[in-house]
Amino acid sequence: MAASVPLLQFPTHSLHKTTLSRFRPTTSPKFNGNYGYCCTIRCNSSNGREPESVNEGVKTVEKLLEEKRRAELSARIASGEFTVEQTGFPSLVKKGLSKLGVPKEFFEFFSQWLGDYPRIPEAKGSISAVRNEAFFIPLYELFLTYGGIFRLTFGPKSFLIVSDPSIAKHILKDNSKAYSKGILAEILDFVMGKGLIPADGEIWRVRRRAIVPALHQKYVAAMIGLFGQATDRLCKKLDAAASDGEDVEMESLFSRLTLDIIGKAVFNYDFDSLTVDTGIVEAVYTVLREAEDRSVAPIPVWEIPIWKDISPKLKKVNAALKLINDTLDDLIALCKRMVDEEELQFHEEYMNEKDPSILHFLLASGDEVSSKQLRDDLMTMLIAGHETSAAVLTWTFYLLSKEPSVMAKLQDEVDSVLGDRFPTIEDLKKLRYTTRVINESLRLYPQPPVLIRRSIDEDVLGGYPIKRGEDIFISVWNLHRCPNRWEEADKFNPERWPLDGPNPNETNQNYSYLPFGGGPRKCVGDMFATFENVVAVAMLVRRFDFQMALGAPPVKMTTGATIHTTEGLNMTVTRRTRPPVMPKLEMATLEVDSSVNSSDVNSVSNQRAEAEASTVRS
Ligand code: HEM
Repeated sequence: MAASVPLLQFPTHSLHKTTLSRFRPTTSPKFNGNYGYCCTIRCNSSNGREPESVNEGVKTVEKLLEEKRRAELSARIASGEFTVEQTGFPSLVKKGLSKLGVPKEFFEFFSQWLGDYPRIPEAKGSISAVRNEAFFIPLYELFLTYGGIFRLTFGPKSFLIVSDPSIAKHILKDNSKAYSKGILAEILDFVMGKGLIPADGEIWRVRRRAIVPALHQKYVAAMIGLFGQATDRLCKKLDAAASDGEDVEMESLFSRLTLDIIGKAVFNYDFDSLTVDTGIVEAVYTVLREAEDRSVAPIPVWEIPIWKDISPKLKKVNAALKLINDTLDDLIALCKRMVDEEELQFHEEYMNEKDPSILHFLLASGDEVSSKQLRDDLMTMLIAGHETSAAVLTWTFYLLSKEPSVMAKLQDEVDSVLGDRFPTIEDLKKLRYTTRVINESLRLYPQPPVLIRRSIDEDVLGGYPIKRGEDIFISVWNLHRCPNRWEEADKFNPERWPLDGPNPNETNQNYSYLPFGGGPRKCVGDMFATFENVVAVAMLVRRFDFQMALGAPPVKMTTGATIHTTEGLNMTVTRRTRPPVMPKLEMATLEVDSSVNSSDVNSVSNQRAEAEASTVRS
């Protein structure tokens, strides 16, 4: 198995920094020396918000730097540094005829006559060109030059880069059977085995049919209480930091928040990682870090027989995996006992109030599955639902810190809708602007930024015939930032999504926006994640103002499975003076309002229903 993806190799060193940052203390002493750039911003701030003029200044400098970087890369692309010359007799003849001024139509006729089919535009990768950058950034520049589909060659490896909505739709939905998860399945095998994300074919079909019903509407609605409780724990932590005058590293806190949520939601386990660093929490991060490292490693060293047994790092990973698997086995056994003892009848919206987890649903449904497969599925959901949501929250708060006017509007909505309560499902219907903020954050920072596929059949993409075995990256980043599709594509502008319009998704945006993928392999946790993010954002901005910390390093991107920051998201958190009342610690109960019928809430679940319909058809 050649699991390495050289293209992804550049950010490795930064990944270490990022993942290590998760083990840093989650608060850091407030910066109080060096009165640099950030300090000026803070000193001039008023009422928890930065004055427009200072913010505009920062934005202008950042924009200029970004434009300079882009211009340099574009110039290098334009110089032909990345262009692969098409060779062979037909190309030579075509070039010669072109120089003589022969019309294009003649070439096409000539090409077909020679049996020379259109060839996908080709670029070659250069490690030095993209060093220190998240790999999807240079792919964006190349997309602007080479178009919606091109081949990128790195030494012996080549990838098709897709940034065209209709080609993405073809691969993900219309002809999804002709594609597998390819490299992704190879990289994730050690941790997810045949879990739902990497699985293909019959195993995937069977497991998807078993798992999707577990995330029924009543379950997701019940999770809102859990999201509130977990976010409240984070609020307490931030409250303490605000009192002590300590800055906080929000990326690691969001990672812990979403780990705590997904542990309870998937297998009723309280990691309590916001409070303590237990062995199991460290084990989860060891495994996650390994998955990220493997996705960027130049050589699959973990496959070398002797190395496998002697490498201290791999030993640690194996020990972590064993601890997680043992814990999962215990949880499965415990849950089986609960199911055996309960008298509840299983039905479509079955849910045990004491343990509403997905695991409980699966066992109660009589799902006949091996314990290895069950563990693979649980592990898959743990990872899928943890990293993605943490990244969404991280980048949402980063974006909000740069757009005080959006933050102000958001806080106004939350103040008027939530008042002095934990969010309920009724509130979620009304938190429309908050939802638009998340929609827009997911447009600018899609998690993951690329979807990976491999062709298992011959196909035609964008008019170009492709063979079996092509590795394909669908760049959601490029689709979401395409300058021809989006007005001011790089601007964080939640207003682009009308409040009274439908919840944006891949169907109503014709595959130019696909935050949760599309087709039969669309995310099963879309509604769960949307509610989770809305609850967390609403509760946090209701109680606190967030600013970039003084002297914080510039926020740069790097990639693992999702987009991380290179050095954390260091923020200063201050208690809001408005609203004056702290929320009562009164919990939303697990009772579910079955009359959920807001267009937003419904459209999120309709998205799922649509994807499921196509799953059943496929
Ligand atoms: C904001 C948070 C989330 C985002 C942005 C997200 C995004 C995605 C995307 C883009 C895919 C499609 C991958 C592909 O086509 O290759 C996907 C698949 C998946 N997601 Fe999510 N996800 C999120 C949260 C969750 C949660 C909370 C869960 C579980 C409760 C989950 C479980 C899954 C699973 C199991 C799949 C694989 C589905 C299949 O292949 O049939 N995700 N997710």
